[in-house]
Amino acid sequence: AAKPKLWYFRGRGRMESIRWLLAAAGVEFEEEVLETREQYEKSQKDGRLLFGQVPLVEIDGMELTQTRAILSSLATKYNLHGKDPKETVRIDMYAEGTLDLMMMVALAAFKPPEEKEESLALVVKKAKTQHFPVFEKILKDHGEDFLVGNKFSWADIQLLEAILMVEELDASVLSDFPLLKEFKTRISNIPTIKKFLQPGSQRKPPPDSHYVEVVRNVLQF
Ligand SMILES: CCCCC[C@H]1O[C@@H](O)C[C@@H]1SC[C@H](NC(=O)CC[C@H](N)C(=O)O)C(=O)NCC(=O)O
Repeated sequence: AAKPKLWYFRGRGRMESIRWLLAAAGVEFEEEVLETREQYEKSQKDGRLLFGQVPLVEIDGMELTQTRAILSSLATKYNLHGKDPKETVRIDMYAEGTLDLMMMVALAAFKPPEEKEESLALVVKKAKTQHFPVFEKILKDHGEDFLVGNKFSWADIQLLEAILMVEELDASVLSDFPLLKEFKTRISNIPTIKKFLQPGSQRKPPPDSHYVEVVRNVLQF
């Protein structure tokens, strides 16, 4: 079968969690880089973007948009969702919690310097006081290697991505969370993730001013 094709800017944004999920599932994917207004307008004219938005993922002959719908569908397709509806809703809840944090980081890139600093400081504060204590308690109460059931799932991938993203802002953010530290090591050593964390993988760097400029230019906002 053809490899999934991802259509997005050369940056993390809303696509990075999709890259993580596919990589963790050991699924090779191609990327079409969106960098000009013309490309974007053509995709609009061609009716490829349901609501005129990216991320776009071409897979199994479908053109999928809406990040959460894509993530949920891929998690199911690659057996990274729960074994039953009760596990699946837990996985969705945990994943959504990490997306709340990561979207704050993504959008902060578009703010003026002082506001951006303030937003990123708030992300670290929320991670330390709101999100990470929850995940630490889940790991403690659950007593397994993974967040849900005793199987690796989409929720574990999202949490690792979020931990690494917040550590980029404050390297000591896990100092009060010993179980999250162990979790980070354990999940980072899963072979497919270990490979994705190596230089040269399709993982994208933190947003920089060039990336912000391209997004603003393409989307004209
Ligand atoms: C670091 C960069 C991440 C932030 C930038 C992204 O967040 C958005 O602010 C812009 C981009 S993503 C690009 C943006 N996509 C979305 O907003 C998708 C939202 C949708 N609900 C989803 O979850 O996929 C876009 O195509 N907008 C065109 C426009 O709505 O007419």
